[in-house]
Amino acid sequence: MKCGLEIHVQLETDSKLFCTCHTNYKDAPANSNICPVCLNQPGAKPYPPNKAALDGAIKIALMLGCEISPEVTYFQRKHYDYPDLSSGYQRTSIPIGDQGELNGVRIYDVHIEEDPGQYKPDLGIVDFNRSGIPLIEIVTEPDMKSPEEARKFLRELIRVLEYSGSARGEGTMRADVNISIEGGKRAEIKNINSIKGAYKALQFEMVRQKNLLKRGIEIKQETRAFLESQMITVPMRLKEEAEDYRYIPDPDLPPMLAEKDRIETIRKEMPEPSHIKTDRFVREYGISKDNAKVITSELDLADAFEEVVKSIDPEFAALWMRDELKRVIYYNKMNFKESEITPAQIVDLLQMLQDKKITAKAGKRVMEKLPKNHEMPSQIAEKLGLTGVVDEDIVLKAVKQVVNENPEAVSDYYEGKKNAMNFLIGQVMRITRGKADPGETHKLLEAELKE
Ligand SMILES: Nc1ncnc2c1ncn2[C@@H]1O[C@H](COP(=O)(O)OP(=O)(O)OP(=O)(O)O)[C@@H](O)[C@H]1O
Ligand SMILES: [Mg+2]
Ligand SMILES: [Mg+2]
Repeated sequence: MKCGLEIHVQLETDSKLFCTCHTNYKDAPANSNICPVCLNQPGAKPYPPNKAALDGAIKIALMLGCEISPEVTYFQRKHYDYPDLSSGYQRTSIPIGDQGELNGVRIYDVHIEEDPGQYKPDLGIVDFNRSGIPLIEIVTEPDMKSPEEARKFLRELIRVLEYSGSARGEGTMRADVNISIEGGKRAEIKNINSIKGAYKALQFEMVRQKNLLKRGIEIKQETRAFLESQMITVPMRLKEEAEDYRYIPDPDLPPMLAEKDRIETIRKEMPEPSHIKTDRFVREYGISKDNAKVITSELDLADAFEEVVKSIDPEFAALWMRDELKRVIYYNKMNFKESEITPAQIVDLLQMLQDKKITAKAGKRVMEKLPKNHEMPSQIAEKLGLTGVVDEDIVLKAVKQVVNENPEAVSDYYEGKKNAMNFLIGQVMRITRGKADPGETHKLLEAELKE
C-alpha cells in the first residue's frame, strides 16, 4: 500500500488568524468567542495575518527540514460548501515551506489556514468559537507503506510539533489519510482526529481495497469518512477529478513578508527537532535508540538528561530516567516539567546509587518522593532512614538467622516452591529494615541453603 497524509494542527497563538478574538475556546459557551471577522460576515474586513502564526509555521517548516519558499506569502480563498464555513471559502496560504523530510517520509508542503467552525447537528447549531484559529497543515508525499509506518510518522510529527512550542498537540489534530494499493486509485479518509484513528482507518481500508481488487471490482478515487465508534470507513463522495475549489488570491488580505533575516533568526532560535536529537543521543552518549526515544519524548527531560550526564554515566542515567523517573511522573499524571524535578536532584540521587550509599530499592522510594519536592534526594534518604547500605556481615547474619527461624519455608524451598525464596528474602529485608540489597540477599540465601 501507499499512504500520504494531510495533517492539520492548531497553532499556538493568543489571537485568531485575522482578528483579535482569543483562541482559548475550550470551556467557553458556544459562539461566545466571535466577531464579525471570524464569523466571516459580508463586508467584515480581516486584520492583517497574525505574525506569530507565520513565525510558528516557519519554525515548524524549518524543523521538518523544509526549504522556506518565496519571501512573500499570500492567502487564497478555497471554496467549498459546508455549514461550518459561513463564507463558503476557507483562507489558506500558499506553501510556507516545502521539500522537507521526517522519518524517511518526504514533506510535500507546509502552509497555514483558518480553522472552520464546528457544525453540531445534534444541537442544531454551528459553533464559531474555533473559526479563524490558525492551523498548520502538513502534507506528505505518499511514502508510507503500512499502517504501522503511518502511525510511527504521526507520533514523531506530534513530537516535533510539541518541541516547536508553536503548535498545540494531538488533541487538536485532524488528519486526512490517503491510501491506495497497487492497481487501484486512492481513497481519502477525511477528518480523523487521533493517531489511533488514522491507524485503524488504514488497517480497515487496506483490507477493503484488497478485497475489492480480489473480486475484480474497480477501485475509484473517492472521499470517505471514518466512523470512530465502529472503526470502519464509509463513502462520502466520489472524486473522479481533483475537486474544483476555485482558488483565488484573497483581495482583502495583504501579502505577508518573511524576510531572510527573520527566517535566519527563527532557524537559530528553534529547538533541535526530536528525531534529530534522538539520533544524536545514540551517537554521542552511546545509549540505545529505545532509551533515547523515551528520553527525548519531552524537550525538558532531554535537556535535563544532557545536564545529568555531565557528571553521571550516560547509560546509568538513561536507565534510571527511562524506567524510574518516567514511571514516577506517569504515576503522578504529570510531565517532567510539571514534576519540577531538577537535574541537580537527579544527579544527587544517581550519585548515591553509584556510590552504593543506598540500594536500588531505596533509590526507587526516593524517586517517588521527588515530584514537586525541592529537597535533595540525600536529605530525603536520610529522613527516611534509607542511607547506609547494611554491610555484608550484617546481611549474612540476618540470612543465617532467617534460615534457622523458618524451617518450614526452608523445606518448601527444597521442594522447589517458588514463593519460599521470596518469603525468605522478605524476612531478611524485615530484619535489615529494607537496607539489604535484594539481589545480594538472594545470592547469600542460595549459598547458605546449599550447605
Ligand atoms: N496514489 C496515492 N496513494 C496514496 N496517497 C496518495 C496517492 N497520491 C497522492 N497521495 C496523497 O494524497 C495527498 C494529496 O493531497 P492534496 O491536498 O494535494 O490533494 P487533494 O486531496 O486532492 O486536495 P484536498 O485534500 O484539498 O481536497 C497527499 O498527502 C499525497 O501524498
Ligand atoms: Mg487543508
Ligand atoms: Mg486531500
